[in-house]
Amino acid sequence: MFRKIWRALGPRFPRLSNATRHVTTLSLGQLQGSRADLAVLFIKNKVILLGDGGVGKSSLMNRYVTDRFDSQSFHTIGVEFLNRDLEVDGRLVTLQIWDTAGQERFKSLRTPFYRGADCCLLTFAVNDLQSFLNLSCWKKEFMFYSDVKDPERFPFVVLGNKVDMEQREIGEDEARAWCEENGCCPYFETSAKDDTNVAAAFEAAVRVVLAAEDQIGHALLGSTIDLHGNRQTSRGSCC
Ligand SMILES: Nc1nc2c(ncn2[C@@H]2O[C@H](COP(=O)(O)OP(=O)(O)OP(=O)(O)O)[C@@H](O)[C@H]2O)c(=O)[nH]1
Ligand SMILES: [Mg+2]
Repeated sequence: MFRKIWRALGPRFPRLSNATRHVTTLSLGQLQGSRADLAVLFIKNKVILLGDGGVGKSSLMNRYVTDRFDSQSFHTIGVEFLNRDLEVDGRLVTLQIWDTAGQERFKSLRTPFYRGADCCLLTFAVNDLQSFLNLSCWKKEFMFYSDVKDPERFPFVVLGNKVDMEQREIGEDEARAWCEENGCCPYFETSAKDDTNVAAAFEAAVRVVLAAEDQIGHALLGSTIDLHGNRQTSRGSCC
């Protein structure tokens, strides 16, 4: 169904981004009219959680998808993923959340899964200063292995988790300043334990992806762009 419709629209609509778009119940007849009216009813986005071991990545994913919290969770080995359907600003999205192992010894198991991500959730714990200091390293690791075409515009969201805990090692202002200096990415103070800002953080990730896709979409509709632009070849060293 989707392929047939896509072919009917012709090459003017190459895949706009990594996210797979499924136009489901529209008949071909309904798709006539301006291309800009193409109602995308069903978008699949892949987001990936990165951050030091123990900061709460798995707990955040499980809180968001199953609404459960386990105070004795085990370290993730490799990667796991869960899907959740949601509606954001009138658009139906299947959010595929990839949870990765934060421990260094599992690096080779997680890095192959960075490709194809539409957004990266950089996660630290507000009671763990080192996990905050390591954010830059996680961002570099993601860029090194994900092979994104436009690193400057790739969407990141930063999560400062465990805000339910008394003692903090990083202040909110300090965390927000890091986000400002590193691409003005959205910042959320979360707690998987008491469900603070968890849904807001994942929905923000969907919004930044949809906004980036709309930008590409408008560029495609408005003018031709070179889809075969040179890939960023400058590969810095990873941490
Ligand atoms: N107080 C509190 N504890 C949390 C929170 N989120 C996670 N934890 C606890 O922190 C520990 C580690 O949580 P995980 O979700 O396993 O951490 P992770 O980032 O997935 O760790 P790796 O899988 O090793 O990368 C567990 O004991 C959780 O119960 C939170 O928001 N508040
Ligand atoms: Mg985990």
